[in-house]
Amino acid sequence: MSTESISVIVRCRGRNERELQMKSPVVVRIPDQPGANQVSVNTSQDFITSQVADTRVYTVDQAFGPAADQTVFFRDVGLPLVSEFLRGYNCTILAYGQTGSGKTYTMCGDISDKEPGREAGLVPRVLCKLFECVDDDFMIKCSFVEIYNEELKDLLGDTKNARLRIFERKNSSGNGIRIDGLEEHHIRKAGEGLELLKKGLERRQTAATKMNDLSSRSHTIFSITLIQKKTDSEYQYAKMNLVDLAGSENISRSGAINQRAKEAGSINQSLLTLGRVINALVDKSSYIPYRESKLTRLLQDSLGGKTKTVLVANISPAGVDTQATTSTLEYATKAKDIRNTAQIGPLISDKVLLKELVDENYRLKLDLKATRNKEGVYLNESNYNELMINYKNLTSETEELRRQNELLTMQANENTHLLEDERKEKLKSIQSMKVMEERLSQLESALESQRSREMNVIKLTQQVIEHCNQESEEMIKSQNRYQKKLNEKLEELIMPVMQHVARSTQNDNDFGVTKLAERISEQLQAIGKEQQLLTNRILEKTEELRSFRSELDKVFAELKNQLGLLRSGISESQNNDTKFDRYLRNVFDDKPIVRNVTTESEKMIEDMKSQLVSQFSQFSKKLTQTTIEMVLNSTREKISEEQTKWIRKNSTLAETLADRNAKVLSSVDQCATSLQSHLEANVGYLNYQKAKLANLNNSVAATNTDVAEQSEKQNKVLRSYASLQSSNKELESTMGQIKESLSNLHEVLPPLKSQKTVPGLPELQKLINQPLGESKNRKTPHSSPTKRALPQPSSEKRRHTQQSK
Ligand SMILES: Nc1ncnc2c1ncn2[C@@H]1O[C@H](COP(=O)(O)OP(=O)(O)OP(=O)(O)O)[C@@H](O)[C@H]1O
Repeated sequence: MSTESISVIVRCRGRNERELQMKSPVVVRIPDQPGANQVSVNTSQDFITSQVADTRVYTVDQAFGPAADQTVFFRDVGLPLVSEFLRGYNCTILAYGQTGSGKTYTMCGDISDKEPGREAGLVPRVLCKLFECVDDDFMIKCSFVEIYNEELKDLLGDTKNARLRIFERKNSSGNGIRIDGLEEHHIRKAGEGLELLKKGLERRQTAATKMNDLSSRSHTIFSITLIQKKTDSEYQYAKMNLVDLAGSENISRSGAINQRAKEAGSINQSLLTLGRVINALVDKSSYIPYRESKLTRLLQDSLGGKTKTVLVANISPAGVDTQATTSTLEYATKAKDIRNTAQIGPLISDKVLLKELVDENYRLKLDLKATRNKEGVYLNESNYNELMINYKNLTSETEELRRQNELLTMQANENTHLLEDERKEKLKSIQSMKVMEERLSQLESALESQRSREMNVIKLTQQVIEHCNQESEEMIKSQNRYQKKLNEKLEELIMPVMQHVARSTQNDNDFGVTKLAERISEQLQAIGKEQQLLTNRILEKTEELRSFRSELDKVFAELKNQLGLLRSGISESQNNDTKFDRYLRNVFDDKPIVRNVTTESEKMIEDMKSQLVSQFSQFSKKLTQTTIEMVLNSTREKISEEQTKWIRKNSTLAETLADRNAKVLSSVDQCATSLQSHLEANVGYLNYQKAKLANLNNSVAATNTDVAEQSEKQNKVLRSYASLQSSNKELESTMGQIKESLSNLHEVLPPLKSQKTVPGLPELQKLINQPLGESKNRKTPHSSPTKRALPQPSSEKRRHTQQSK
């Protein structure tokens, strides 16, 4: 069997209002991270001026700072214990710390809601978790006991001042320590447990206010008993004690009693003994003083027993509480050394259970009998005295209440008729409100109809715009068609001309024609550009129409928005009226005295309200009308303006188109005329050329005749030339003969060689040696029949000849 230490948790809250007002510094530091287990406390006397920090560090199992909320705390501390509890272990959670450190906050927290909220503490969360996990085999019971001045009080008991006694009984269902007379309530859902907790805390609270801050000096134990059916005849018991201890400020570290506490007589025996028990357990003393206080007796099994125990040490972070904080932390770290031997409880048979119940029943019967025999209700002296004090208190309270009741009845009587008047007034105002409401609803319906009218206007405008768009598109289309036709027509007209021009240009490099062609193509380009401009303008116009349409949409959206605002204003005013009405009703119904005082102001408010409402309705009417008129006028103006613009632009467009067309047609006509004249000129020129050619042919024919004559003449010349040549030959042969005769003569006449040259002979010689033609030429240069080249016809003449051929 293994032992384990009590688990010690430190929880430090944030500074409260009082500490903030006192400007008390934070002296406690806990690392803000999961799994933190160290708490540092700066114990310097003068925290601000002290140069050296006197810090004490305490190591525990887990430490939570102000950032850890209830959810985190339950997740890390409560939940693991709930699982152990469900497994059959007895469990205890003890909240320890000075007053105001957060013990009750940790154990109970906020339980004002039916379901545990964000601020709910361990008890409500444990109850909820348990009911999430159990089924029909479980039974859960709850009890709630308070220990004050070593007296036990059942916070859930129906019998007031019922005497509770602790008794020890060896049984199989636990440690045997039981509270005789303590009522245990069977609960079927968490809500029932929460109700019991609330009831108990309320009782404790009432007592606390009466008995001077009892809460900080009493201990409470909320116990949950879990009975689990293990087999058909066997059950298992487990008990969880959730203990909210008294404020620990009166107990010093050693467990001795604070002097002031002694003087005030507020010695807390149970807390004192708890400290001693812890010391004894840590010191492994042979005697553990469990029996010296009610608390330690009840928690005997949780301290050094078979229970799984968690001690939560709640501390304040402020410097003003340093001493209490260190004391709590030392107490807690000491408790960390207590070792428990946690065990799952044994199974109990149904027979044993039944026997125990029968025994208890028998004992209770005996108690009842003994009480009856004493002929009255048995009370010990202190209970009797307490009862008497309570009785006196109650009597004086009753007297006070009676007086108050009389006063209130008088006031009520005085105020009844006022109330009646008030009610009548109220009814009137309600009626006027109804009238107003009706008016408002009328206004709303008027607004609705106006809205539908506007919707119609929007629709119509949209249709107009749609129509305009269609028209413009149609225009563009027809424009395109027209353009196409025009182009075709132009092509039809110009193509042959162009072809002709091209041909002419090929044949004859006539610059006039080329220029004309260029001009035509330029004009065509200009027309194309004009056409493009026209198309662009139409597109611009369409774009303008589109933007106008979007503007119109915006205007309508704005209108809708304004109407919405108007409507919400109306409904708000209605709401306000209803709220105000409800408020007035509450005030007057609950406190009739206030009614008197506020009647006048209510009237004034009522008047003001009605004035305001009428003003508002007038204003809203006006506003609506004005807005609607404004929007309609502006819409109408815009539409008519756009229509005028559109018509003007259309007519301008049509005029421009007609103008352009006329221009195009006239330029085409011009082109055609000029082409015609050019053609005519060309034809004339051709005719002229033809005539020229005919003349040329004639002249060629004449030249041919001349040539024939000339060739005839030439032939004649040639013939005479041939005869000349033959006579020349004859002459040459004659000359040869003469030369021969001359040489013969020379031979015959040798003596003459030395003689002087015969006069005339060298000339004769020269003449004989000279070629025949040359001598003749020299003699008759102009008439000599020398060789002459044949006269050649000129190239021009040749061409003409060829052509004519
Ligand atoms: N961790 C916390 N977070 C937020 N508020 C807290 C925390 N701890 C305590 N408080 C607040 O501090 C105030 C005092 O807490 P609480 O009543 O629980 O102290 P206590 O130790 O039970 O005092 P007492 O011993 O007098 O009963 C409460 O208003 C509580 O809401």
